[in-house]
Amino acid sequence: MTRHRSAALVGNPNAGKSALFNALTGARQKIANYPGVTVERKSGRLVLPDGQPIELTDLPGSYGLHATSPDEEVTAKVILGKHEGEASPDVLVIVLDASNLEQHLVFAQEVIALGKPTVVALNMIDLAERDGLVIDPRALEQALRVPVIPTVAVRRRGLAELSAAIEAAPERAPEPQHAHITQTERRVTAHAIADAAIVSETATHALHARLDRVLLNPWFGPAIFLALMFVVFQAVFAWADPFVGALEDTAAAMGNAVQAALPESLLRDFLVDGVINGVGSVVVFLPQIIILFFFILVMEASGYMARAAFIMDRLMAFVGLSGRSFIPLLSSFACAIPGIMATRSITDPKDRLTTILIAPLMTCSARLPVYAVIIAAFIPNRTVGPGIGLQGLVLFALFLAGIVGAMVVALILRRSVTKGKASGFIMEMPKYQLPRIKDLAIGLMQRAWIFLRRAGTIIFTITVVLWMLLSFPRAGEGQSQLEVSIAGRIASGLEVVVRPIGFNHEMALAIIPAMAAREVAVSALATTYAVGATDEDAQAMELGDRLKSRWTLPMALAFLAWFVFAPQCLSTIAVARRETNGWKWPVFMLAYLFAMAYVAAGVTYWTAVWAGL
Ligand SMILES: Nc1nc2c(ncn2[C@@H]2O[C@H](COP(=O)(O)OP(=O)(O)OP(=O)(O)O)[C@@H](O)[C@H]2O)c(=O)[nH]1
Ligand SMILES: [Mg+2]
Repeated sequence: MTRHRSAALVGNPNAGKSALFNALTGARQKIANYPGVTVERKSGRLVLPDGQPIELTDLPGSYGLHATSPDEEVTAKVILGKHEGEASPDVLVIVLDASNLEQHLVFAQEVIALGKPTVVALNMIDLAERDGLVIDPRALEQALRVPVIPTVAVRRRGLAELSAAIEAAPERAPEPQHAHITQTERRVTAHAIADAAIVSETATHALHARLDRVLLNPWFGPAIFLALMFVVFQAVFAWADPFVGALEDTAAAMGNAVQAALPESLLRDFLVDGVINGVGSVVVFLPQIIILFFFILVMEASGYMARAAFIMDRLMAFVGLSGRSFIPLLSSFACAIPGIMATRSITDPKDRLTTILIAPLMTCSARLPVYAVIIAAFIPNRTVGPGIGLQGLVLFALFLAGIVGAMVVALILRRSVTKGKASGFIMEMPKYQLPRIKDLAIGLMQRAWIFLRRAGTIIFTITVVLWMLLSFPRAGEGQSQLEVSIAGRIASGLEVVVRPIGFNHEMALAIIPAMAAREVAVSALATTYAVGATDEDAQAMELGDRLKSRWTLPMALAFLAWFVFAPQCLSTIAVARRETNGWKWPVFMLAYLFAMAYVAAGVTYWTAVWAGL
């Protein structure tokens, strides 16, 4: 028997490939309860029972070897060994959703017919049991003529057996006639195989079917979705408040301690103004980030997200997109980068391009600190109805403004530069599941870590550079440090451009470094005002109080409007370049977003001034 060196997980989307991959290799790949989560292949190390390590690859879900979307293409290339400089995997591990057997057997047959050493992981056995399905793995094995191992990836059941089967997978010969079998024939066979393997079936879907009838109802569905979103943003403010307050106090106490401990020096200024005031002003928003992701992760794991995509389909079709765009757009609420990558599961190239172009309009989580600091400073913390906080309402409105903006842009693009017909919606509805606490905890820790790592690296670096540009050259007697500094002079140049939309010197200064990472807008303002503060008293002030004393309400609103539309970070532009293979579309994206941001900020400012706010 030849030794195997590599194996790959293949199967339909949402079969649990990544969950199995994580369980087998100890990786932390993203899993979520909707199709199209994995869009890139990812390898890890699996140690077989004989102690031999092999390379295991997690692949994007696919419906067939004749790929129709960029992510499916990756899968087909890897399986067929057409990936540059790479041999095809020695063993193919087909992952089947046991609760959705018939459907998953179609692609499985195509893979088995290749004749490579193959093992089937009959995954989600627990869900099948829950739904009253009893499956006979031996019958399945006989029909498919490859080993079948029942597994429950998320409970680590069947892993040892699966590893042993991978190790022992025998060589096979390709089935000679496989090229002549049509997809329809495979469907007929799949039906027969499933029929033979399913020992008994009792209908216990009643509750879920009833849930779907409500959640997918054309009237209730959208209403429930909107209500849910509304609750999320209320919670982001209401629940986080005490935690953010405590963190702010800690940061202030640290600043005071350093201030008291060190003699007056450039080093002290650097630590207090640059590090604690600057980076600290961003880190305090960690609780809000965690609350936002708590809701997103619960909706993802439960299977609700796919329902939300379904009910948004009509709206998407109206603006010329397919429901497939929904998941990428939704991912963009975390960050536009994974969002843009997720568009690889969109089949139609123009559909995909449009989705890439509007993804930056979804409010990424990096914008949350910017919104939060300004809302906390300028929007009174009071209720406007039973349980409806005004601050949460404004936050909701800002997210909504981004979404509405995106839909308007999509509508225009689909009638001009990316002209084309909307393609229909073909996403499968995943099974409802109760989110597992452990998965949730891991997901939240990952998000918290990403946020803190950003604060410690990119945000820290830019804030330090900005502090230096603000601190040199040193101002002489009677001069203002802000005016004299390099950064101050650059900002004065830009101020000419942004004055018509109500921005002052410090706002002009903040929007440039924010191109590197949105949160930097907050640390930049904090550092700028700290450096600019003349007396010791003012130095201890919190950012919100400083903003309140320097900005008018129309200015604050204009700044918010700017951040709803302004182009996201440079990394987003870079990813857009990679995914569209050129500079044309990223430049277009940059231009239209700047134009929109400028107009939106201006209109907001002058409307607010006119309204006497
Ligand atoms: N109950 C149960 N849930 C599972 C099992 N395996 C995976 N899941 C869940 O099913 C969902 C999909 O799992 P993923 O691992 O993301 O599926 P995938 O095949 O990688 O999907 P794509 O990347 O979209 O192709 C997640 O919510 C998992 O938590 C299982 O054996 N039992
Ligand atoms: Mg996956």
